[in-house]
Amino acid sequence: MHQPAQILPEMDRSQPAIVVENLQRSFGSLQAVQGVSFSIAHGQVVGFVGANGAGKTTTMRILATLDYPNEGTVKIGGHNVVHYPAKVRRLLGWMPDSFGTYEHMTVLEYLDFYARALGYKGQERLQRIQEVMDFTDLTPLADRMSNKMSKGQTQRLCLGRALLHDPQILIMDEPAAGLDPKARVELKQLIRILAEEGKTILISSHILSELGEMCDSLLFIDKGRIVHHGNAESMTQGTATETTLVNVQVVGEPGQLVQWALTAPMIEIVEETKRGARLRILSKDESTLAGVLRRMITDGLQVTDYHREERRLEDAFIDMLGQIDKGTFKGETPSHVE
Ligand SMILES: Nc1ncnc2c1ncn2[C@@H]1O[C@H](COP(=O)(O)OP(=O)(O)OP(=O)(O)O)[C@@H](O)[C@H]1O
Repeated sequence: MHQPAQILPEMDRSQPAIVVENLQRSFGSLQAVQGVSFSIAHGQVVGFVGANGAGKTTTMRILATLDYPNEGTVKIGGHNVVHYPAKVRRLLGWMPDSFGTYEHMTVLEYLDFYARALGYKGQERLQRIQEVMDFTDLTPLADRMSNKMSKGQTQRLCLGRALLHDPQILIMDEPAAGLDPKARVELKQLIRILAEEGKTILISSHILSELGEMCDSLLFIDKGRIVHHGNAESMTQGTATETTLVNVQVVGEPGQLVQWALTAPMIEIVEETKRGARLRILSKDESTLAGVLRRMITDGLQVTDYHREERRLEDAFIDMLGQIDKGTFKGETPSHVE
């Protein structure tokens, strides 16, 4: 991709794309980030996962040079974010979780404004804007007022803005939040293409199953600390227990099944569903599983479906937090992922 000389990124490829060491950030007495360390190799797509208030946005804002740490260092492309913020900004595309659009500005004018701010001039600027609009499928909306678009279109504009200077590293804070399923798929496809181009991407989300598909590894943060960094398999294996998840459907009200499960031995209710419940049976033994089904039927439940489920990433995450609290978590927490 052709770029003006003044914004050519300088990147030290002998170091990982992102290195975070002992990052700490407090707001008054609240320790939002408490000694976070991780590194991300070039070309990796890493999901950043954690509950509300876990410290994701605070960490990402420091990476994006928008806030300062109290302690610790962050290097992006080999450059310290506190000492060399201008260099870091040239290497980095930042997509915040909330996106302010301007009134009375079309999509084209909006991108043109940022392209000028980045130093693009003349024909080169027009060409770069066109490339970004084509990539994000915004060309048909070039003349649309930027504050009169759907959430999905707005997110694509926000991504387009972040991509104007063709950054090698992208940091995306909850880009899929509030998108309908179609817009989510479209955004996912764009992220996949960027990943194929070799960009390094750190992306936060609550939708764990989607992140699992899209990311090379997942970085889990809880109460300002990294609790796990690994791929989706290592996560589900690390929290594996001697239990089986079964999805049960019954005729009529699921309440009857839930009442039954509350008093049944060796069974925990994971969640109630529209036609039944997801249950955790505290055994992996096949005859025990068959025995549970037999008991349901002899106790009068009209079971229409009873099947084992793969452990979902969400369940593994919740189990992991419980195991960490009890000090029984067996998974590894590698900080560097190739
Ligand atoms: N500027 C601020 N002043 C005071 N407290 C803050 C500030 N920014 C964040 N916090 C607090 O720091 C903690 C971490 O917030 P952060 O936004 O990083 O979490 P998060 O993981 O991104 O959560 P969410 O998924 O809800 O966006 C929260 O308790 C939050 O209330």
